[in-house]
Amino acid sequence: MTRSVTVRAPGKVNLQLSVGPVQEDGYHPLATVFQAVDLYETVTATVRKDEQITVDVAAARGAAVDIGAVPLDGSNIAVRAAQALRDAFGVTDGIAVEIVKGVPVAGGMAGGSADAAAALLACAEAWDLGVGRSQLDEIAAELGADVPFILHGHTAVGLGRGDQITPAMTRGQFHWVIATQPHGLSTAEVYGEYDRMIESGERSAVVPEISEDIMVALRAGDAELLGDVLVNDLQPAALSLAPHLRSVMEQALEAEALGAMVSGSGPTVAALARSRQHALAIAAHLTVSGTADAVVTASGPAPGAVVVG
Ligand SMILES: C[C@@](CO)(OP(=O)(O)O)[C@H](O)COP(=O)(O)OP(=O)(O)OC[C@H]1O[C@@H](n2ccc(N)nc2=O)[C@H](O)[C@@H]1O
Ligand SMILES: Nc1ncnc2c1ncn2[C@@H]1O[C@H](COP(=O)(O)OP(=O)(O)O)[C@@H](O)[C@H]1O
Repeated sequence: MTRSVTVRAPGKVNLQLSVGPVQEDGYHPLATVFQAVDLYETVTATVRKDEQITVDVAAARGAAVDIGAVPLDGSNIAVRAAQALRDAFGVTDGIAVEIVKGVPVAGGMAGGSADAAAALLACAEAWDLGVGRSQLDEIAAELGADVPFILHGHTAVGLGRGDQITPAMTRGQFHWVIATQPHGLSTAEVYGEYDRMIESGERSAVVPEISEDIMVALRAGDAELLGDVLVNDLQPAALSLAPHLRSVMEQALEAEALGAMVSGSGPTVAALARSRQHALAIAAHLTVSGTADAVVTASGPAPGAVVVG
């Protein structure tokens, strides 16, 4: 019988994204707090008896994701994940990877990283490699800075490139409104714009440190406090490249969102609500405002990559 394994992995928002000056390796030191939210990528890995790694992509039902922007060749990060695992464990079989996307593409919510994390776990199970989570973590960090967090999910502090993960204590659920745009932003270009703003003196870089206010708000499950202390150092760079995002945040605040920010490198905007009902009200207001391509609600923390079938 052909072995087939399905894994689900979440998207994320960064509650804090503090960015230091670029290092010699081209990466930026981060102090970030990730929260996984219940928008999911679903990845099925089916063993092939030839040596090929193939990939197929579809949108999840009702999800506003631009699957046309996802590569179907060896540059797909799920294919890179399968290849990395095969290299590390000397696997000879191939694999067919099917991705069903529920996270915006190039939206600053780590959809590709979720595909990589899910593909790692699904392929490891399908090939029956008996791999431990710490081995997966190592390969995950080589694939992308966000991938180790997505494997673990929930809420976590990320240091280094964002790939050194420590779980954070939280209470209850936080309710989010996620507003997407028709076109994505390149993460590398947003970091590049951040560098330009530092060099030109428009902004100054700080030594990134985790915000105690955010930790207190999370431990208390206090959404009002959290809304006041959300911080994203990439936001000015994302706004410089996509100035219309400012009006999305303004509309969310007009609907009494507790806080609104660009998610990671953008252009998705995440707004924090008091409750699920309030999230639906903000979503309705944002939809009517016409400032976003699509608006959905989500809640976090959500679990990391997990086998579902
Ligand atoms: C900004 C963040 C915030 O969580 O995610 P997104 O919002 O894009 O999802 C991350 O730092 C993105 O993580 P990820 O998308 O996995 O990054 P990678 O694939 O490793 O790197 C893509 C590019 O981003 C830049 N990069 C990434 C991480 C980092 N600490 N410093 C960087 O300068 C580098 O230019 C790199 O070439
Ligand atoms: N499986 C994948 N899903 C989405 N994008 C992918 C994938 N593999 C490679 N990519 C490329 O990575 C880019 C960033 O993808 P994504 O992870 O969705 O965004 P972000 O880094 O903003 O969270 C895309 O524009 C696309 O070119």
